[in-house]
Parts: sequence; C-alpha cells; structure tokens
Amino acid sequence: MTEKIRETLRDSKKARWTALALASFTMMCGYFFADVMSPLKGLLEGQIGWTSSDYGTFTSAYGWFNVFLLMLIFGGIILDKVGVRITGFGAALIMVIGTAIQYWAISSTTLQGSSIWGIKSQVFFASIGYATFAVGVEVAGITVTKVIYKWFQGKELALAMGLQVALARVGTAFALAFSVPIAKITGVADVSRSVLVGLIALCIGLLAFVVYIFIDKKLDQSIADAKPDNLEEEEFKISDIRKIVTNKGWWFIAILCVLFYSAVFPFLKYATDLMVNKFGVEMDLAGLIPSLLPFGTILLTPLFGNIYDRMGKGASIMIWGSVLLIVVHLLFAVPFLNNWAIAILLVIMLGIAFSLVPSAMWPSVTKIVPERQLGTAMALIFWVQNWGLMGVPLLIGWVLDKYCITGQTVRDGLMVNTYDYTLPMLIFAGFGFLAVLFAFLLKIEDRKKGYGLEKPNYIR
Ligand SMILES: C[C@H](NC(=O)[C@@H](N)CCCCN)C(=O)O
Repeated sequence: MTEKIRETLRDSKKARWTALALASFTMMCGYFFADVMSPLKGLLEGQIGWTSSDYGTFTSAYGWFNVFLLMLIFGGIILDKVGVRITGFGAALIMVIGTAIQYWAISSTTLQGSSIWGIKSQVFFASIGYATFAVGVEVAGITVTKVIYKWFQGKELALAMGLQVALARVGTAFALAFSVPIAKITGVADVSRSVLVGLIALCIGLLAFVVYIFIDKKLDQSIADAKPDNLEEEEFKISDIRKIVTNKGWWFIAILCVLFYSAVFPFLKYATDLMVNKFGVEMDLAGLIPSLLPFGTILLTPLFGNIYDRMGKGASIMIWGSVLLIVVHLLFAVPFLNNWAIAILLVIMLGIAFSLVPSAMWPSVTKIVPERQLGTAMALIFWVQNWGLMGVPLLIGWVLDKYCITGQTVRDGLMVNTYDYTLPMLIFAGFGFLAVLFAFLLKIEDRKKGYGLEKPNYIR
C-alpha cells in the first residue's frame, strides 16, 4: 500500500509566494532606510551643518549595538528559541522605533548647539536611532532567511532567497535614486523629509509582517496536522552555539562572507570618489556609476538562485563570483584604464559577482547547519561580517590619507586632496584572493562532509 504524503500549507504555491512577498517587503523597507542618508551627505552639511566626521560617526553607528553589544547574536538566539513570528515582529518594531528616534533628532531644532561626550547632540541622537534601527534590520534579515527556509525547503529555496535579496536591493536603489529628490521636493531642501518617508515605509513594513504572522500560524497548524505521529522537533540549546562555531564549513562561509562583502559594501563608500579621482567624472555625476550596481543585482540574484536550485554547483558559483571580484578590482587598479566607459563596465561586472556569491551563499548556510540552529548561525555570520563592514572603510580611509595623496585641487570652490586609488583597489583585490581561497576550502569541506552544496536544492 502506498502511503499518501500529507500536504502542508507550504505545498500551496500561492501561500508560499505570498509569505515571501510579505516578509521581503518588510526587508525592502529596511534596506531603503539603511541607505536613505547615503546620498544626503552634502545636504546634511549645507542644511544642518554636519561635517564629514559627523557623517562618519553617524554611518559607523550601524555597528555600535550589533557588534559591541552583541545584539545581533542575542537576536539570533532569540530567533532560534522563540521562532520567526515574535522575533520578526520585534525586529520590525525596533526598526520603527530607531527610525522614529532618528527622525526626531534630524528634524529637531532644540538639539542644535549642544553636545554630548564631544559629539553634537543632533548627531548623537541620530546615531542612537540609526544604531537601534540597525539591530532591527539585521535581526529581521536573519529572521527572513529562516522564514524562507521554513516555506521553501526542498522547493525553490535559492530562487526565493535570491528574490528576497533582489527586493532588498530595490530598496537600496530607491534610496540612492530618490532620497535627494524627496528632500528637495518642495524646492526647499529638507533632509528630514526623506527620513520621514523611510519611517512611513517601515510602519507599512511592520503591518506587512503582522499579516505574515497570520499565514505563518496557519503553516504551523498545517504542519502539526500533517504529522500523524506528532514527533517533537529538537529544540535549540545554548550548547548548539558550540556546535556552530566548531563546524569548519560554517567558518569557511563566515570568513568568505566577511572577505567578499568587505570588498563590495566598503568599496561602494569610496566608489564615487574613485570615479572623480581616477576616471575624471564630474562630481555631480560621479554617484551615478556606482548606483548602477544594485540595479544589475535585482535581475541576476534570482536568476543565479534559480540555477542553483535546478543545477546545484553552489560552492562553484561562490568560487566564480570571488574570481570575478578579483578581476574587477585588479582592473580598477590599472592606472591607464581610466576611461569612464571602463568604469561602467567594471561596475556591471561587479554587479554580476555581487549576484553570484549571495545567491549561492545564503541558501548554502541552510545545508550546513540544521534548521533549529539557523538563526544563531546566520546571526554569527552577520556579526563576523559587520566587523569587516565597520573596519574596512576605516582601513581604506587611513591608507588613502597616509599613502595615496597626490596633490590638491579646487572642487566646488573648496580646496580638496587628490588621490591615487591604486593601493586601495589592490587591497580590495586582496580580499578577493582570500575569498577565492576560502570558497575552495568550502568546496573541499563539502566533498568531505557531504553537505550537498554542489547538489540542486529542488526535490521533485
Ligand atoms: C542578505 C545580505 N545581508 C547582509 O549581508 C546584511 N548583514 C547587511 C545588510 C546591509 C544593508 N545595507 C545581503 O544584503 O546580501
């Protein structure tokens, strides 16, 4: 007698894609807010008198609570202990609270003129808001990975993760493209207006997650109904942290992650300046070339995810993506390749690399650790990654000041340094070399342990 496999809600295409759309929408709003201030540096200086260091303090606040107070790691443990519903709701709420604090700080006139611990009060509170928001968005990120695994395991797992990342990149692209126009919409520039739009978006994102919670409850019910013997799943224990950090495969992914992302996100922070100094692009247009990056990844990340689902080759995809990263940064370093068309081509190539690696990396984590450890494993990877995202921009800034100043010039009526970007680009290429090494180590470990990284995700 053939036993009929009982269906759960995840077998309904409509239900699982709706679940993905809701959770991804919340993340898209988070990514929009994460970068809403990035194009406003000039306006912050002009409108509310922030200096470059004020802006630097504010940007670095992203890691304050996550890295130093270990909030990300606590978030991962909470996720594995209490599940996606409470953690996701809490994370989305924290994003809203952080954003509200930041909006209050940026729009308030009462904070101007005073300081706290040597930091302008307005910068201080805006940074506290941003640091709070960052806890929410990072914990929401790991929660959404677990949400996707819950719905898509054995199905279109990498495609779903790719689509989620693509929607998040839409959020980034919207922030880069529309933050300045929003601030200037009435003709009088007001940076707090863009922050307010981000706050409203995040409130809608919170509501979307509340709707998700209802579908998630139904999924759990359907899983319980489909399990006739009602076997209890093993629960996460604190001792599981030891299991994660003694897992070589996990380390290879975490190190690959910090190396790869350190050569992309921090590069983007200097890319506009690189366009001006190396490729001679006008200051006003220089931001346009790097802003092409998220647009390319929007199409390519789900595409490569789909390939991984159907054909496997996850570890190989990560190797190829890292090789491409080296090629891009080495070509950026070649002094005579200084035509802006080459810069566009290289950013497009970087977009391909930045689609290849994430599309394979995040689904691969689910093959290396069991579901009950997934939140903590992801949180620890993000934690390691956040050190790089914080430290590498500082390293590049120091290298530029110490070794790369070539002279001075007047831009927009201001005397500024000119830089030779060869050394920073070689440093980024160096991260790429190490990333390839760790991607290979991961592939070897996969062969030894049989994680199945080279196998398709889709079980027909
Ligand atoms: C999924 C992955 N997310 C991360 O790596 C986050 N820790 C960093 C988010 C940065 C937001 N500006 C990704 O975006 O590829």
